[in-house]
Formats: sequence, structure tokens, C-alpha cells
Amino acid sequence: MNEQSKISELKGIGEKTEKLFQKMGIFTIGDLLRYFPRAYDVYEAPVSIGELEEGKISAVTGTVYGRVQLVGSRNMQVTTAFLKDLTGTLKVNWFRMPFLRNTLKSGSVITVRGRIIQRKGQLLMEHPEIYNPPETYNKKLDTLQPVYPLTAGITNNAVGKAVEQALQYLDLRQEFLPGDIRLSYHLAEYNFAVKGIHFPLNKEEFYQARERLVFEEFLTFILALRQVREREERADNRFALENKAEIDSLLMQLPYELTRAQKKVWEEIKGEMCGPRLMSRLIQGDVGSGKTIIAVLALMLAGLNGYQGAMMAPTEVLAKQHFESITSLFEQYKIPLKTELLTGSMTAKEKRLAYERIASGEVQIILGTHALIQEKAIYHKLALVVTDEQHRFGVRQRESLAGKGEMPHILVMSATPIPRTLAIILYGDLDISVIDELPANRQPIKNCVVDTGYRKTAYSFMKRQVEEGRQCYIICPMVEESEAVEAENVTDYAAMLSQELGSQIQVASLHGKMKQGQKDEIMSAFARNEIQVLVSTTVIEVGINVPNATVMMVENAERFGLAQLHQLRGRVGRGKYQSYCIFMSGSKGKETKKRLEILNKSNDGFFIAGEDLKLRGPGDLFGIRQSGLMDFRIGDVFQDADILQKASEAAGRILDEDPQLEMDKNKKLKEHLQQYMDKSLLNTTL
Ligand SMILES: Nc1ncnc2c1ncn2[C@@H]1O[C@H](COP(=O)(O)OP(=O)(O)OP(=O)(O)O)[C@@H](O)[C@H]1O
Repeated sequence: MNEQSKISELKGIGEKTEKLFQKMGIFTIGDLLRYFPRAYDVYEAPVSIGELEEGKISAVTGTVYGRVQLVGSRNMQVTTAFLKDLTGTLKVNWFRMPFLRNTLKSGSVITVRGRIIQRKGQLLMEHPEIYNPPETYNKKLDTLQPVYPLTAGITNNAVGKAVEQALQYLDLRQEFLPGDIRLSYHLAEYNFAVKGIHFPLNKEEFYQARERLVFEEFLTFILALRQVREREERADNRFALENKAEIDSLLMQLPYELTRAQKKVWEEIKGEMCGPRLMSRLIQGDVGSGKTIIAVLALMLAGLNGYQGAMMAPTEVLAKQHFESITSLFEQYKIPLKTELLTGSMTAKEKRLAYERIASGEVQIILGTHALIQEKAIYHKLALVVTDEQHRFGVRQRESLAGKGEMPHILVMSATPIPRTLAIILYGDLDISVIDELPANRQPIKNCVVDTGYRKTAYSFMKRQVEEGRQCYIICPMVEESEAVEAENVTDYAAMLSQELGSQIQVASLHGKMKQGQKDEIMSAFARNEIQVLVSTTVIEVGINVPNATVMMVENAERFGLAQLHQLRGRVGRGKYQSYCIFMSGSKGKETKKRLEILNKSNDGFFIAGEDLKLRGPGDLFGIRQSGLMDFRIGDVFQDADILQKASEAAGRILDEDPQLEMDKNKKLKEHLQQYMDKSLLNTTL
């Protein structure tokens, strides 16, 4: 067995479990070894009952006291016991474990470890692990236990066990970093790093393991980018594009004037699309800075010159929003261009018809999701592709696009506030234009950070806003099925809120598990103001534009990263009305308050990202990956900015010495890069 072997060769992984693992993207032993924990549980020594605090995970040793009871329905049996020590009594609940009634004997001493919550003024431990006899707990004391991201049907324990087995097949030959690079950047070797990321013996080992893995991830990414850049550098602009009067006339007629920054960026884009070289450009601009209209102008430039332009959105809801707003813009201003929508959830027949219109050139502006670049989409004359940074093309995707005809101009949009030095590394394949100014008609959003005691006041505030004709969003965090966390479920929440607000106000809910058609319907109804209050998970996060919405309330705001909260806040304050953002915190901790206060102080994404990082500090085990930027598996662009710089420097060193990676010491690296490029193509076109 080796890292390429299927995971079904491991003990205990049958067909059913294998399918679940595959759902998490794990096919081989190597995939499993690279399935990194999302956090670590630190097993601390048991505390006494009197010391327990709400919200924390703790261990307690105590005597089972009185009768163990079993209540609840057949589907949800709850076993309840009381534990006693010298400082007090603790109620403990377990779900769906009826057999405990017989195994937990009154008078026996056990250790339990779980989360403490508050119910009716009383502290309660929910569904803890049991250590009986208590000494068995000591084995875990002070260790870091991995917590994996999971899918329904699979437990953390199952993943941990599988990883433990897989670690036996770690192969030193997998070391692909050239020795001199590894030494000069003091990086741990491959085997050590993989072991250390899953089961670190201590924090020091974890840091070393992680640093190596982050470094290799960034290095591979940067090397891949350089390859694309190299290949594209020579590309000439074969499209004959020139500025069109319709574009200038549209700009004259729009209800607003472009900001100075928008004008500058539009000139850059237009100049390049009409110039001698192919464009690969990134537009960076904070939420609401007006990137979309610039993209639309670029699409028009392609379309009005007899070519096609396509815009790819990260979700169907957004693709549809773009389709509707661009179609109506063209109608309103009599722009002679036809639009088409192409998304994965269309029926086969709808798709076929759309493909036909695209292939014949009957439509010029095509909006959609990934379906846009699937094999069956043959373009008539594609001159421009606009995409967002999350779905910026996998390194080889551009070649697959080029395979459909000429290589088009590429425009990538990003709302991520990162410093220029980092942007140059991360978007090494792109030139960068920055929209560093918000439209002048905006009133700054008013923010407040409150605790749950404020909820009723918040609801009546929303009610008044709706009565004035405005709309509101409420965001609830997503609940991972495996976590017994007390998070409001959007559907129940919407039902409760609907009662609270009265029948005059339409409340609806939206979440990721809904069918696409249903999501679209709800979003369009919200856009038409047939729904006034939308309760949603973060599916709403990117790009939704309903300028009439003025209130954004985020429940359990402490569970989100600040950058994400800033994105969410960006959904309001997009029109002429005063807007409000209410961050409701379910935790009374000082740290949480301090973090959320940053949002209260500032509406500037760049500032927020910087402050967030300062607060978290580089060594925060649990804050890792909070920015979620650019979908790195382990690296975090903000947190690991220094490693990113080093990896970039190392990439430079490697390529200066050996541009084609032909030297012996770089052979393995070349193979690794090749695999990465093949994979990133596969992953992003599916
Ligand atoms: N110069 C301007 N003056 C006034 N309003 C503008 C201007 N430019 C764009 N807008 C409007 O501002 C709103 C937000 O613009 P847009 O959707 O392009 O933002 P964005 O930069 O794409 O933001 P996000 O990253 O949040 O999606 C839209 O309703 C748009 O019509």
C-alpha cells in the first residue's frame, strides 16, 4: 500500500464509509493525509463543578448521584444524570444513548468532558464523552486532538482512526522540496510535517508542521502562477476592439456619475482591451465600490465590436441577478446586445437551446456559473471572460478556454482587501487595478454590537424600517451537523420571526441545502420587495445587490471572521437610504467584544483585516483560516503573510537557477507541480 492506494484498503472502511470519505474529497491515502484538521481540542485537567463556566468545554470528575433517568421521544431519547463533587452538583444530558441508564451506576466516580450551556438559569453539560474509570482521561491530558471538518454520517473519531492507520504508509520519497530550500528556510521534512499536523505532541511541533505545509502550498501555487504568466506573456491581442459611442452615451445617461477611481480603472481596461496585448487583469475594490458596472462596460465593449463576452459568477443566485440587471439595463438604454443565462440547474433542453444561441453568435453577453466553461459550451467569438477571485481560473483552465477558440481577455474581480505587496504575489499572473473610493452618495452604515438581550428591540426596529418601505437581512451561522451547538436554525427562526413581526410583513428563509430553483425564487421575490425580511445562512454573502435593504442583523456574530462580517455588512448601504448593521453576540467574552468593536469603529475592509490579524496574533490555533481567502487548504493569506513572502522569494530563487526545473534536485518538485496543475484543472471544472 502507498499514498496512491484507495482508502478502502484501510481497515474499517467499507463501501459506505468510502463513499462518505469521497464526499469530503478523500479518495486515496495521500488525500487522507492531506485532509487537515480545522482545529485542535486541548484536553485540560478536570476542574471542580463550582469552577465551570458557560460556553466552555471542560472536564469534570464527580460521583453519579441518584437515579439516571431516560426521557423524550423514541427519536430523541435523553438520558439525564447528576454528578456531585465537593463544590456542587451538575446536570448532564446525553442524546440517543439509552443504554447509559444501565451502565452508569449511582455512586460510581466518572470523568465527563463536554460543553457547558445554560438552561433555565442552570448550568448543564451536554452530550459529553465519558471516561470510566476516570484515570483513562489522563492519557489524553494536555494533548492536542485533531478536530476535522466532517460530512453527515461520519464522526471525528472515524476520520482520526483512519488517519492514524494511513500514517503508517507515509513515504519519505514524497519529499519534493529541494534540500537547499528546505534547509535555508528551516522547514520541517515531509513525514514530520504530515504526522505533526494530525497528531502534534505539543504546540511547538504543530507550528513546525504547519509552517512547512503552508510554505509548500504557497510555493506550489506561486510556481504554477509563474508558469501561466510565462506562457501568456507572449500573447498578442488578436481581437479588433475599439471604443463605441453607445458606451459613452450610456455613461452620460446613468443616474450616477462614475467615481474618479471607477473612471481611472475603466480607462485602464478599455486601453488594454483595445491595445496590442491580451488583458489579464484584476479589479480590486471594497464591497459596494461599484465593480460590476465596470465589468458590464467591458462586456459591452466586446459585444458591440461583434464579439462575445461572458461573466462567470460563484453562485446561481448571483448569476441570475447579473443576468436580470444587465438585461434590463440594456433594454432601458436601448443597447443593441442580447443576453443569455447559462447555469448548471437548467434542464438539458434549456441548456441545449442556450448552447445553440451561444454557438451561432445570436447572443453576445453570456452570464452564468461554471457551466459557462464546460465542454459543451462552444462560443462563436469569445473575446472576454469576467470572473470572480474565488473561481479565478485554475491554472490550466485558461488553456481549456483557449481550446475553444482564441484565448480571451480576462478580468477578475475581488473585494478582498490585501496590501499591494501580497496582491502582487497572489495575483502574480494578473495586472492590478484598484477602485479605492466609494460612490459619493453613500451614507456610512451605522453599526452596533449588542448581546441577545437586545433582540426584541432589534425586531421592533426592523419592523419600523419595513413600515418605511425598506427591507432587512438576518444571518444565522451554519450549523455543522456534527456539532451540538446551540445555533438558531434558519427555518425555525423565520417562523418565529414571522409571528413576532405580524402577518403584514413577509418573512422567508434561505439556506444552502435548498434546491436551486427555490433559492432563485426567494431571491427574486426579495429583490421585488415581495419578501421584506430574509433569514439566511451565509449563502447571501457575496455580491447580492438589493439597494432597498437597509438592515443587516448577524446572529452569533462571534462565530464569523471579521472579513466575512464585513462582506455581509456590504449587503446593505448600497443605495441612498441610511443603513444599519446589528452584530448580535451570543458570547459575553471580552475578546469577542473587542473583535466585534473593530467593525463598529470602521467601514474600511482594509483596516478591518489588519486589525483582525493583530488581535488574533500569529499563534492562534483556533483562529486559523478565518479569512478563508482564496481557498488555500491550510495557508491563510493574512495570517501567514510572512510565509507567503518567503515562499515567493524561494520561488524566485528556484526559477532563477533552473527556469525549466530540469535539475536533479528539482525533479520531484516538477512532478508535484504537474500533479497540482492537473488537479486544479479537474477541481474547478467539475
Ligand atoms: N459611481 C456610482 N455612484 C453611485 N452608485 C453607484 C456607482 N457605481 C455603482 N453604483 C451602485 O452601487 C451599488 C453597488 O455596486 P456594485 O454591485 O457594482 O458593487 P461591487 O463593487 O460589485 O460590490 P460587491 O463586492 O459588494 O459585490 C449598485 O447598486 C450600483 O448600481
